[in-house]
Amino acid sequence: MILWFGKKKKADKSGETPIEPNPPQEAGIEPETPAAASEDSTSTSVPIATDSTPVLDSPEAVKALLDADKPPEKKGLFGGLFGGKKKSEEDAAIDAEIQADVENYFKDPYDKDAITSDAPFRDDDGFVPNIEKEPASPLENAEQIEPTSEDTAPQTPPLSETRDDAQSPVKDESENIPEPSKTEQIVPETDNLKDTPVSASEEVIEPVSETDLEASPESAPDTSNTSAIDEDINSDASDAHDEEEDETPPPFNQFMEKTPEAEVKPDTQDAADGTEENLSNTSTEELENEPEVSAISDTEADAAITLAEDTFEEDAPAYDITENAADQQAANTPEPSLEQADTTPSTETEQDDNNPIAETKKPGFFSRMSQGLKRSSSKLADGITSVFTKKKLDDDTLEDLEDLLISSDLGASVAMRVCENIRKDRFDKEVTDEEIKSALATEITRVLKPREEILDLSEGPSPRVVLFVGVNGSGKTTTIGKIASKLSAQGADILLAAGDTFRAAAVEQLKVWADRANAGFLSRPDGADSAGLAFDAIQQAKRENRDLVLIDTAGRLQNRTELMDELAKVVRAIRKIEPTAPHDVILVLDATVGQNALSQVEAFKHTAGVTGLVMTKLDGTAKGGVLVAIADKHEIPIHFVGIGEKAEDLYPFSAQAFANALVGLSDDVTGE
Ligand SMILES: Nc1nc2c(ncn2[C@@H]2O[C@H](COP(=O)(O)OP(=O)(O)OP(=O)(O)O)[C@@H](O)[C@H]2O)c(=O)[nH]1
Repeated sequence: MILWFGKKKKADKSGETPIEPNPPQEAGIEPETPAAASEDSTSTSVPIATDSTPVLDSPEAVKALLDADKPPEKKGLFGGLFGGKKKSEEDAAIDAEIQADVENYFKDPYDKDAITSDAPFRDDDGFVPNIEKEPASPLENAEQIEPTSEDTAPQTPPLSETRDDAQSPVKDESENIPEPSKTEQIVPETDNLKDTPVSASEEVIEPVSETDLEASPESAPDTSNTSAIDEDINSDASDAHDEEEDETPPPFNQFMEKTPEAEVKPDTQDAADGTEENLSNTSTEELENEPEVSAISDTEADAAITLAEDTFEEDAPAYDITENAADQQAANTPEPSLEQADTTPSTETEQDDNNPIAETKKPGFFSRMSQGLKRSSSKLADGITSVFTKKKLDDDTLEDLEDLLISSDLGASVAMRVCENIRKDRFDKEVTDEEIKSALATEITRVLKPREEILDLSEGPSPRVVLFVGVNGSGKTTTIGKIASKLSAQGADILLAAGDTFRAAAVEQLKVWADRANAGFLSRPDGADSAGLAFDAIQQAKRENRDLVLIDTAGRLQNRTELMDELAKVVRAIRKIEPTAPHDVILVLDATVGQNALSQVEAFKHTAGVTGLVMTKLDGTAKGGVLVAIADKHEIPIHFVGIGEKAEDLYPFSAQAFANALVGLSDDVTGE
């Protein structure tokens, strides 16, 4: 059995087992060995510790380090996206052509005639086919969607906010934030943090304030620079999302509305507060007690893990995400309201014990996956049924099948290969739709299987640093919250870092998830430098002996060079304090954007060294097939899929289950 998070690894804290770092392999973010860091540091006169960790003994030292390895100046959009590699003059003309293509692409991604060169956003086959019939991704519909008054109504407020954020963020939003919440989020003065006990090995590292790691001028969000294209993209993206999302407001808004301070139990408040609010007013004595309050005791954690193991081993079906205690608990109990947020993981596990999975009417993993992927599967399954009911497999039907697969976002190359393989086996034979679905599921599984990789966060160094990146509104904050809920229930000692400093609501949102998961929480005022926050988060996690640091980042469209540069800076800042970190860079993709997800993977891979993918909102779109296209094109593990907004709606990715659900194979075919 694989637990997402095994036994607590406190013993590892003294002697960390170094793991292979996961540095970006692409241009722009060169992997930095400690030695490389040393060279850097030497050239900027920054003192070096004997273990090759730079001694960041002053704000100037930190800033000097960051400045020292800024990437070379970017030239043009393409250069910015892909890390600012210096190009020869001969390439200049090609770059200009590509840049024009990129701009054309964002005006109308399906207008292949407008694209004249091998632009980076095209698929394997050289273009994105113009076959989409239903309202497509936000970017795809940039020119077509006229927002109706209903669209503009705040049906899905977070998404609308998110899109707005991409353009102008900080000051406008700050006006909407209730004053008490804002003050709550303020990070303690670093002077006060000095009072917190630290281990001898950490003493060389002084807390660094926001200004120490302040954004370079070019990386600050420049709202004035927003191009007309971006405005179209952003506003239409919001509209398109509104069309695709469920009409009910997202749960986060619901529970945010019920968030009176009085409802938060004092002890839970304290636990979360340990890393963020009121520290400046807290005595040293209270600070010393804080880790005990916020962390789950070893006994409780071990009990939770044991219960999880016992329960799972009795009943675990092949692809059941409930292989961990958190999932069993989450699947069997309704989404907790904020009033229930202070329920500790150990209590939850006891509830789980009283309500074993075998006694519930909870549908199996496949059923839930099928339900989640219903919109994608019905498009595909209905199409197959209409093409293949008692027909011979001939050239015409194969062509129809290929069109169907392409229009279901599987990508042209996958569609061609699948049809070719089906042709080999069944050409000129009578075939039923079920046979075709089954053959299709097999082919899709073949593409997806190599990307199936459960993220076992119990491995590796402590703290393990996981950075979440993605475009606006893709589901980063929600995914972090879901993962934190599950891992906390298994005994992990987690710090959530609210690095989305552009969207105040994201900070509040993460805080609620942190409270619910009984995890630590660190945030900064609106508009603060997210690189500095990431730096402080790791420092704090080390000091507090945390197992995991999950860092949220602001959403950024992959074509916004300055925001992508800022993300690269976050990664660099993290490496300054922990050269092997971030150990995981998770790109959160919103399935509703369809083919645009491919270019997101491309851009974030180059900028932040993505190590794994999560695809969310598969429940709200017919475009789930795009995950197959991504798996075919990019050798990046797929860790989770999100098929809903609640904590239990995040599933470890299973190639077989996903393929079966996507083609709409009935339960009896899969044996469920
Ligand atoms: N239906 C559905 N909604 C989801 C899923 N994951 C996230 N959401 C919703 O998507 C919306 C945006 O999610 P967030 O987590 O705020 O997205 P984000 O990437 O952090 O947004 P930014 O910080 O603005 O970039 C919220 O309303 C979530 O509840 C999912 O798997 N299914």
